[in-house]
Amino acid sequence: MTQKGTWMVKEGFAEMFKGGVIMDVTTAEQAKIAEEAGAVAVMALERVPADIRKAGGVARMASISKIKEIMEAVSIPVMAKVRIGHIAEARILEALGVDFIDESEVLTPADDKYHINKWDFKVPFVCGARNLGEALRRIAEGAAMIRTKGEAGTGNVVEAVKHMRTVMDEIRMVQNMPDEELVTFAKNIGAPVNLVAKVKELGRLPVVNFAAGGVATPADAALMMMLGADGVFVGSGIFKSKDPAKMAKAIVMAVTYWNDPEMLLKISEDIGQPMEGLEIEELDVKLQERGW
Ligand SMILES: O=C(CO)[C@H](O)[C@H](O)COP(=O)(O)O
Repeated sequence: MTQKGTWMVKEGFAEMFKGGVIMDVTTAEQAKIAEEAGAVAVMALERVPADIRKAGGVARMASISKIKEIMEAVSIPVMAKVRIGHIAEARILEALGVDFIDESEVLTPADDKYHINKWDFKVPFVCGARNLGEALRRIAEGAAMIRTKGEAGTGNVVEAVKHMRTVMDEIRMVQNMPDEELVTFAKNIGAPVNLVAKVKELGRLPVVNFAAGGVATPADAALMMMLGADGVFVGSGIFKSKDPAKMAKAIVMAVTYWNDPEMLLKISEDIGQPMEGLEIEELDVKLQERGW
């Protein structure tokens, strides 16, 4: 019997992306570049985060025609973003038949208190997190995949590193915690105790955890894998670089060969000019602060 939208299917689908790169794309042409480079999925959106930053204003779910154009162009899974808490955008994307929904801080939040109850949907969701508590709250709401937030659109990997290190540190802490401390720890990080206990049992998050936000070179992508990411999301780092096709392939290779310095050297030799980066201290808006 075919089962659609069960937890096992959603979580298992996310598992299939492990060791891969998911690329933000804004056109059918970019989607084809991503597919040819070996992306495991694409994320359809109106603008990459660096351009969302520049444009300002309210960033919403991409237009349906844009998402359709991308879905028709490639055979790999297509993800698309909705605003935090925007149940209607999510219902529309589910009706459209996208493969995954990203409830993303990169778009302007629609609800200043609540995320979507993702259990209500058959389509799986990925959500951003900066620490274990945030990750487990999203999983409690039904997210089948987590990505650390980083600071999208900056080409600066420092926040992605901070968030991945924080999550991994907290997981190590939980692993070494006596059971009698779990309830108080769960209260302090604002996470359900059953999920904290699950983290202790598994020694990892109960769903896959990708890195995102600010990855701009093959070395950045390899670094995130070294820190324990299951895979990497890249947006601006590819399509704001001088040679997106080359950069896309190099980042895919780097995620595969993250533990092989000789290969990383070869991969990094001829990648063209990476995107320009931004200092975090100089940002007017920190996208990572959206979501709670
Ligand atoms: O929100 C995302 C993940 O779903 C973006 O794809 C990701 O954060 C892109 O960031 P950047 O443009 O810095 O690579």
